Amino acid sequence: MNTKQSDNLLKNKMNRRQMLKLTGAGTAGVLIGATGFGSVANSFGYSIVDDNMTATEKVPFYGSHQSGIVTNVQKHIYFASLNVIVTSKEELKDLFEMWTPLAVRMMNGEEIAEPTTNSYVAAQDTGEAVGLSASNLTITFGVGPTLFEKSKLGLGHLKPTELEALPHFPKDQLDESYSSGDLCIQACADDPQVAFHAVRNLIRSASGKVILKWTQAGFNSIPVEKNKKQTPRNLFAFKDGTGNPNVNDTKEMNDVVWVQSNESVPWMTGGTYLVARRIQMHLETWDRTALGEQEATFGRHRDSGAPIGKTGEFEDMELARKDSSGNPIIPTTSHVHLAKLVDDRILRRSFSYSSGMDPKTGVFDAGLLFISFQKHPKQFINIQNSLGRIDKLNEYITHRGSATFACFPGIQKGSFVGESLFKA
Ligand SMILES: C=CC1=C(C)c2cc3[nH]c(cc4nc(cc5[nH]c(cc1n2)c(C)c5CCC(=O)O)C(CCC(=O)O)=C4C)c(C)c3C=C
Ligand SMILES: [Fe+2]
Repeated sequence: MNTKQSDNLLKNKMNRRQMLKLTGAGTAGVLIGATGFGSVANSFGYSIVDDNMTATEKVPFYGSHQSGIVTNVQKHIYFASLNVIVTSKEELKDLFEMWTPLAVRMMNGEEIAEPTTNSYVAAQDTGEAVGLSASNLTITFGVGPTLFEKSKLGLGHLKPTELEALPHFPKDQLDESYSSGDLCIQACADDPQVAFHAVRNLIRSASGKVILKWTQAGFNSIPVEKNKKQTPRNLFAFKDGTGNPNVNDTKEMNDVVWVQSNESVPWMTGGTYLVARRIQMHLETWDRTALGEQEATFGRHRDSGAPIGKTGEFEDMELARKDSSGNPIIPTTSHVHLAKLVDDRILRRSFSYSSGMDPKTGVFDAGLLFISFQKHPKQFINIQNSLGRIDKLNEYITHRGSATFACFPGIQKGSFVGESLFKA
């Protein structure tokens, strides 16, 4: 369902029959609220729930910044982009207030409500995470540019100027079914069912208030050597994340990721901008490519992840190095060379995806759910423009989806997700 359809839906106050017709017709969006479980939300009374730091594999919910950004990357993601169908700022605020204790409970490894003993009513929690640990679940919330265009919400004056749909890039082949959205929920966990359960229960509890725009599941396999997590490999078998800034270095994170006061609208201080790109990777073409050409594409060796001509993954790249004939050792059109040409930096937190096949061509629909965090979307834009038409990697990838979201600052106990926006 696109924005126009969901706006029409609001105007016409769609009835249940129309809902079923829409969802049954295979449209991209799926209407939430046809289940009649609206009571899930009402029974919480928006109670304050604390982090249970004694829970196993638990990431704190409360803090100066939201979780799932500088948190060590987990093995799985379930990413959801939503459109809102609420018609007032108050209703939207209520939604985030209601979501807050649910998110804390799930990040504690708990059900969203005490289990029911009444066999005549539907359980409040959908139940598929019962018995599983918190699995390092993180839930990150953001708002997209289209949210501020909904005049009934009255948020237009609070929109950060930098929160815009990304510009068109030369090789983009974007599909609206994997693009944009009013809100995003990024759930990451070391168990795929825990990540899915989190999004499912947040959506279900928001009955009649939001509709799904697009979703994407993804995965990372993280090798462990001598108790130390190694850089995961993408579906082209290259280590992906080596050149990232150090998430444990507060200064670096303040420089690259976290919006500082006076750098954006006040409600974004301590927040960050999320860029999501659904990038198909043409595995069949890649697998026919010689190893040397693959390495020249990235500017790094495949197995070690080291810069070409070096042996250690984290050795300095030294773009100016030349061979005995005076040619650059790192090809000037290689992905990493071009990414490093600009001064801008971003924090990449991507996941591979494999979503069946393209029925038209019979090839895998697989690739990278590229996610980056930066204090201003221009950091991503400048790097993408540097990659431009000349990145050797272009031959093997196609950008199919694009979205940008402003992720709220962290939540303090007693407060709720997005409070800075709703109280601005
Ligand atoms: C505009 C930003 C970027 C997009 C889009 C992007 C897509 C993309 N990247 C890989 C694989 C690798 N990327 C690597 C490094 C790297 N990539 C970007 C940016 C984008 N990549 C940056 C900023 C960097 C780091 C540059 C540096 O300073 O060192 C690497 C090398 C290892 C690493 O550093 O992670 C790989 C491999 C794919 C497959 C892809 C699209 C599908
Ligand atoms: Fe890259």
